[in-house]
Amino acid sequence: MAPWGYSKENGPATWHKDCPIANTGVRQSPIDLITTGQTCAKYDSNLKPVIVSYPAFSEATFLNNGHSVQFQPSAGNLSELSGGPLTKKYKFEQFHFHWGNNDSEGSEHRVNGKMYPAELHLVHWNSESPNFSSFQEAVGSNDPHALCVLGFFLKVGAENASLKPITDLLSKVKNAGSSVSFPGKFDLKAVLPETLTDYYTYDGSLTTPPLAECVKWIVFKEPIEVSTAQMEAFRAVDDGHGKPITGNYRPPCPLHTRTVAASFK
Ligand SMILES: NS(=O)(=O)c1ccc(S(=O)(=O)c2ccccc2)s1
Ligand SMILES: [Zn+2]
Repeated sequence: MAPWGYSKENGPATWHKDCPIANTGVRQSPIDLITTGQTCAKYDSNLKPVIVSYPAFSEATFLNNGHSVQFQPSAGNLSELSGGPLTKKYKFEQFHFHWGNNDSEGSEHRVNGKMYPAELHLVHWNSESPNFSSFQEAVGSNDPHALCVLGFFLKVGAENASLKPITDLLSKVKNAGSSVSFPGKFDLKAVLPETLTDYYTYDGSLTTPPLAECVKWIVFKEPIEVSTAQMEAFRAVDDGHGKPITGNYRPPCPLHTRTVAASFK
């Protein structure tokens, strides 16, 4: 079976062949975040602001893995996540993006059916579990909250100076499988909105194979602005078959018996 991707031949509708959980799972991601009506997100006044401690990264690899671009700090990064719906402290592992080939599609999560042009995922693993002590072990652990992924929508507007070091690097990893060591320091905190108070949260999965159902999802209401030029830079990244990655987003999955909590009214 050709490795998975987002084309007709190897895209989300085919993933069940290697990952049956794609069709049998009851907590798959992404989902459509509905804000009104029956199955809508329910306000939970107990949900606290999310707390991130992201000292600027000094050493990292920026990689085009053929289905996304990923920023991964070298070992020893001290970035941590806590608060929000979490009861434990999580360690930062990597961030990556999902995008479309026009501004009306690209995000994985949707809000009342609306897609944003892109979505940023900050991947973390539970560093206080007695069952595992590394990211790789966390992923293989079957723990329902082994990972926590923070999702931020991207929308087109002003240029995002904090993300410019990343979007300027995209042309350097145009070819799938290519990677560069990130030059200098990168301040991820500066990319995020100041206040991390308004978000949706629910139990879900990885949105790419192996689609493991081990993720506490936290998707923020407030989008991050990037310029058209910055969006275009993502659309020039190749998928390994000489074509640009034309939409590396999985369609929304059934909610089943899950509920989505909102930290805001
Ligand atoms: N889009 S997403 O945030 O849900 C996501 C998909 C894959 C990852 S992973 O690279 O952490 C990973 C985790 C386990 C196995 C392989 C990769 S994170
Ligand atoms: Zn992702």
